[in-house]
Amino acid sequence: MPEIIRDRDRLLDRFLVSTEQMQQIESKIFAAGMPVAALMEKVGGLIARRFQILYPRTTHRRVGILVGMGHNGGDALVVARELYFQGYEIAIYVPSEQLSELTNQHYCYLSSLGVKIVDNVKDLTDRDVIIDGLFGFGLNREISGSLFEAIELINKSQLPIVSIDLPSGIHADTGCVLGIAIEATVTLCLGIWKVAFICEQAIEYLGKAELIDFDIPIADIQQILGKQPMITRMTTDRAISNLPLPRSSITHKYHQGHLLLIVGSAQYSGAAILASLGARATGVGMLSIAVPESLKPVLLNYLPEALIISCPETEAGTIKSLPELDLSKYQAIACGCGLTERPSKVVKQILAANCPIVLDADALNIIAKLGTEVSLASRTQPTILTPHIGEFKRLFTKIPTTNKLGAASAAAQASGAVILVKGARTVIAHDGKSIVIPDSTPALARGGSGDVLTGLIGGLIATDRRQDLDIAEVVATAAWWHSQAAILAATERSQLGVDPLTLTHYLNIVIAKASNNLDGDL
Ligand SMILES: NC(=O)C1=CN([C@@H]2O[C@H](COP(=O)(O)OP(=O)(O)OC[C@H]3O[C@@H](n4cnc5c(N)ncnc54)[C@H](OP(=O)(O)O)[C@@H]3O)[C@@H](O)[C@H]2O)[C@@H](O)CC1
Ligand SMILES: Nc1ncnc2c1ncn2[C@@H]1O[C@H](COP(=O)(O)OP(=O)(O)O)[C@@H](O)[C@H]1O
Ligand SMILES: [K+]
Repeated sequence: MPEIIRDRDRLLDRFLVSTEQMQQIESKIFAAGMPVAALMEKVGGLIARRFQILYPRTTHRRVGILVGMGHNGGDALVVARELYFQGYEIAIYVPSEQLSELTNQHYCYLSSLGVKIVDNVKDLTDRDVIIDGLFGFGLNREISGSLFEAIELINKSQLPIVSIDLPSGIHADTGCVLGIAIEATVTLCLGIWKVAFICEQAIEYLGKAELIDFDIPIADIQQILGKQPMITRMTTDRAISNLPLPRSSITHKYHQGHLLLIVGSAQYSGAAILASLGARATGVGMLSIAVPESLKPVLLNYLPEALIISCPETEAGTIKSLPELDLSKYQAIACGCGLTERPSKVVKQILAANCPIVLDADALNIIAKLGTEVSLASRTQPTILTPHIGEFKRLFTKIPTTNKLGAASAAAQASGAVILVKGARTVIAHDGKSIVIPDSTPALARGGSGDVLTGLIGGLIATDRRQDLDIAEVVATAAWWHSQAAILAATERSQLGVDPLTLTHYLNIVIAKASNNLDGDL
C-alpha cells in the first residue's frame, strides 16, 4: 500500500542527501525495474506542472531554457516539450555538443517538433522567464569558458529563473559556488533535499526552494540513510511534537521544570531580560534568575513571576559570586548572556552542577580561556554550547570552520557536548548526529537575538519530561522555534522590525499558529 501522503510528506521533508547517497538510492530504484527514461519523464512532468502554476502562460509565455549535457539537461528538455505542448513559446540553448544518450534523444525529438534552438545565449535574454537545466548534482568541477559567460549573462538579465534540482554552479554536497552559479528565483529540488540547501554559501543562489516529490519509496531512502539518519532537517511537525504540549490537565508548577538563569551585568542588563523572556515563552514551571543585585528591579519589572536571586556584585556591576544555592533543585541551568568574562568562578561552579547546562556568550569565552575540553571533562549531565562562528573558533581553535556541519560534529565529538552553531543556517550536533534548521531570516541578525535563544533552550530542557527525547532534539526544537518566530515577525513587521523584544512576543503566537495548521491537516 502506498505511504499515506501526509505522513510521507512529513517524513520526506526531514531527509537530506549527499550526491553519493542520491546515486545509491537511484541505483536501487533502477535495479528494481524502474526505467531511467520513465523516471526522467515523470520528473520532467512534475516540474512542468509546478512551473505552470508558478509562471502561467498568460503572464510568462516566452520561456528560455538552458540545457546541459547530463540528465539535468534531459529533465529540462522534457519540461521544454511539455510546456511547448501547453502553448508556451519555447527557445532552448544547448552549449555542449556532447549530450548523454537520453538527453540527446529528447533533444532530437524537440528538434523534430521545430522547437526554437538558439546558438547564442543572448537570444534568451528577451524571454519572460528562464529554466536552468545546465547542471544538477553531476557538477564536479569549476565552470569556465562559454558556460561561465552564459551564466553571467543570464544572471545579469534580471529575468526570473527556475533552477532544476540545484542552481547550476552550486556543488550539491558543499553548497560552494564552482566558478559561477545561477542566481535562481526558485529552485525545484528533486526527490530529496540535497545538502547544498542547508549550506550558508548557497543561500543567496537558491531563491525560494521547493521539494518536488517523485515518489522514491521511503524504505529505499531509509536503507541508504539508515532509520536514524546522521543528518536531518528540523521540520514543523517534528518540532511541534517535541514541545511540552499539551500539558497534563492535572500538572502543577513543580512538574513543569525549574530553570536557573545566570545572566547579566550593569553593562548588559538587556541580555538578562531577553534570555528570561525567551525562557518564559516555554511555560517553564519555575524561573529563577541570578543577576547582580542592582538588576533586580528591572528584571522584576519585566517578569514579575520570576524568582530573582540577587547576587553580590563587583564595582563594575558584574556578578561577584553566587549566594548559597542548592543547584540540585534545578532541571537545567543556562548561563552567560550579558555576564561579561569576569565571573569565571561562577562558571566553574556551574560546570560542577549535576543537571543539563547551557553555556552561551561570555560563558563560552570563559571556558575557551580555561580550555574547552578540560572544562567539560568531568561533566556527567549534558552540556550545551551555543556559539556563533567567532565564539566557535575560540572554543575549538584546531577545528576548521569552512564546513559548518563538519565543524559542529567534530566539536561535538571532541567535547562530548551538544554543539549549536548559530548563523543563517543553525546546526546542532551531538553524538554522531546533526540536525539542521532549514529556514530562518536575516531579520535575526541583530544584537540580542541570541540571548532569546539561550532562554528558550534552557526553558525547553527544564520543562522536558519525556524520557525518549534526545537532548539535541530539544535544543534543535528551540532553534527551530526561534527562527519560526522571527520569520512570522518579519512577515508582519518587515525584516527591520524584529528587535529581540518583539521576537519574544512572537514566540507563543507562532506555536499557536503552527499547532493549529497541523491540526487542520489531520
Ligand atoms: N539521480 C536521481 O535520482 C535523479 C536525477 N535526475 C536528474 O539528473 C541530474 C544529475 O544528472 P547527471 O548525473 O547526468 O549530472 P548533471 O548535473 O546533469 O551533469 C553532469 C555532466 O556535466 C559534466 N560536468 C560536470 N561539471 C562540469 C563543468 N564544470 N563544466 C562542464 N561540464 C561539467 C559532466 O561531465 P564529466 O564529469 O562526465 O566529464 C557530466 O557530463 C540531477 O541533478 C537531476 O536533474 C532526475 O532526472 C531523476 C532522478
Ligand atoms: N543572517 C541570518 N539569518 C538567520 N539567522 C541569523 C542570521 N544572523 C544571525 N542569526 C541568528 O541570530 C542569532 C544571533 O545570536 P548571537 O550572535 O549570539 O547574537 P547576540 O549575542 O547579540 O544575541 C542566532 O540565533 C543566529 O542564528
Ligand atoms: K540546474
